Amino acid sequence: MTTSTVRVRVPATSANLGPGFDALGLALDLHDEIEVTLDEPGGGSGTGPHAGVRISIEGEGAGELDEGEDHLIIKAMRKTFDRMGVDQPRNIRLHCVNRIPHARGLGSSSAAICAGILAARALAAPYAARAGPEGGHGGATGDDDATGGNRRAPGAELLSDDEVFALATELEGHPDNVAPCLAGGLTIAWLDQSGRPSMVKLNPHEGIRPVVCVPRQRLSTERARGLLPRDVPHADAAANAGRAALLIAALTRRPDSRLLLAATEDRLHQDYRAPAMPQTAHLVKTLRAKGVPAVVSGAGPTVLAFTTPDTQDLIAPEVGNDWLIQPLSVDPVGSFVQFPETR
Ligand SMILES: Nc1ncnc2c1ncn2[C@@H]1O[C@H](COP(=O)(O)OP(=O)(O)O)[C@@H](O)[C@H]1O
Ligand SMILES: N[C@@H](CCOP(=O)(O)O)C(=O)O
Repeated sequence: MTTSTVRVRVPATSANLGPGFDALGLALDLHDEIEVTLDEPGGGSGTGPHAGVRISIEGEGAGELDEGEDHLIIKAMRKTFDRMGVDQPRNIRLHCVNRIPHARGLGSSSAAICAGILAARALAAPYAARAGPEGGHGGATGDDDATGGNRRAPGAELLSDDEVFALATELEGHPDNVAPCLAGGLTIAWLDQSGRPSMVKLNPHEGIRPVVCVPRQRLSTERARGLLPRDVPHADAAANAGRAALLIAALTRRPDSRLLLAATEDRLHQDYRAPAMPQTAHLVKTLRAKGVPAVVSGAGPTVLAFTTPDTQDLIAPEVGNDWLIQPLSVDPVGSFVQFPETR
């Protein structure tokens, strides 16, 4: 029996950031960790029917999530082995430590998908490649740096970083969580005419202090996307384009509350989704009236606020017991892959 193990750490992400629907995203210092072990009888690569998947889960989703082939990480791994053209492993052991809340607008599904893809890619890498540079994604590495700066993560010869990004976007359905999850920091993601994603990574100003207010209530992204209209007024689209551009300036150069308040205005998604999360809509409105730049995180129902020293203390009095207030720093690194046996 040969055994190989990989560990992957993936961050929570907040997408949209107000006006940047399906484009902007921020990686947060809150992580899921997985450990995946492949046991191959006789050391073969293993073909034929999947002999077994064994899953253990700590934290969010324990006792709730599927513990077989329908687990999202296993599905992402299977898809990745197929995409790389390598045999499916026979025995997969997956241990998950889940800290990102599910269906709250903090990118848990994107994190699970990225973790599965990166684990599968790393496990398919030749053994000799495993002592190479750490880090799950060699994509964007600094300000104004588009994807493609491959620093040859293990398995990159089988599936490049750009292909990892494309596959994760295909599975997730939109690129704005996947980009910061892979690359860290603040990302702008977009799709070309054929649906292929690209990103630019930026480093937010160190004065930016994200705080998330997470409610008990869940709302699936699929349901929240179903509430959006097919068409929007031209004036609303124009307003969002200007605000999204301003937001990049505010988050990277001038993180003062007045500018951030204007820069986080949205007309494309938050109001349409409000009926599915009235408490979220109310909290966003109340915080903004007090001068705190607050938005719906991703598809909701979490609220994201960009605080500065003058607004930090304004949040707690407005938030009832049903919410968890979490100040989080920005994760500048993104996904991270490690082989315990090469340590
Ligand atoms: N770590 C995980 N392991 C397995 N499935 C997960 C994991 N994280 C998320 N999921 C799946 O994704 C769903 C949440 O996805 P989604 O509605 O897009 O919300 P969000 O990504 O904003 O948390 C969960 O209900 C679960 O089915
Ligand atoms: N742009 C997407 C973002 C969804 O983020 P999630 O964290 O809620 O999955 C959308 O608004 O639908």
